[in-house]
Amino acid sequence: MMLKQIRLKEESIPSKNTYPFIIPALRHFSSLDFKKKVTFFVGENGSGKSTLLEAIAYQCQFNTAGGGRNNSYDVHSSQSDLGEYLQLSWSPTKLTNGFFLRAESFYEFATHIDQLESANKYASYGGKSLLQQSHGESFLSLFLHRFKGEAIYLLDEPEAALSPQRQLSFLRILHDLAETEECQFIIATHSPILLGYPNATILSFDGDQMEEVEYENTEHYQITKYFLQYREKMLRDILEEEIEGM
Ligand SMILES: Nc1ncnc2c1ncn2[C@@H]1O[C@H](COP(=O)(O)OP(=O)(O)OP(=O)(O)O)[C@@H](O)[C@H]1O
Repeated sequence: MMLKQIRLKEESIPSKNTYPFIIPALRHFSSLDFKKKVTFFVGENGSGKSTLLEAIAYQCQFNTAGGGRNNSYDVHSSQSDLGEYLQLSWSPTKLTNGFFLRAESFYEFATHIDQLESANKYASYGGKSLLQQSHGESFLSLFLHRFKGEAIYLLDEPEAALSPQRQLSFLRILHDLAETEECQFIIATHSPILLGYPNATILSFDGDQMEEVEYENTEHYQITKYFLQYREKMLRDILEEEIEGM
């Protein structure tokens, strides 16, 4: 089972002159086909990746503040302005299992788990409260213990808490879940390590249209490679550059 396509219900949009349709990549968006088990959203800060991911989560009936279908808790500003206008097509049937990871509100999610009455509430999180684990450990616990079976996982910057070594561990978990457990992943990321995952589609939000890019053509790859190769020159250029308006 897989999410095959998302489509914007243009006919239902009252005006394209307000958020989220003023975001360039979304203004011209009409539909998107998912061809692989792993899709990455990349693009500059503010290019609309989280907005689209959150809208997909809304249509999956996941808590848009983060969590799955059964995680009901409130966080200020967790509604989706795009969700109403998105139509999801599944093949052959809809996936109902899954999770929306939002690094920014993970603390609220962890608190929500702590407040559950169930005796085995930590079983899916490594056996102890997520708040008693480090930020990175808690992410890894989630990936290792909660993520399984046929499911769709929507992850917004999962690298936020992960060291480079743990990002490599995450790649292995991603591989096992996508290849063995038939899980689908849509991941917004700025990590050149995560983007290196083979057999993924990388979609750039940087232009007026979302478009597929090769790993080596992403800014993440190019800037990181250049920085590591020519660190001293690059630092000289950046640190000595005149800043406009100063
Ligand atoms: N509720 C909102 N109302 C108005 N504008 C918003 C709202 N939420 C986000 N925006 C704006 O929409 C744009 C896209 O935001 P979004 O969070 O989707 O970007 P992003 O690509 O995920 O960025 P980042 O890489 O920094 O996480 C930004 O300019 C942001 O300021």
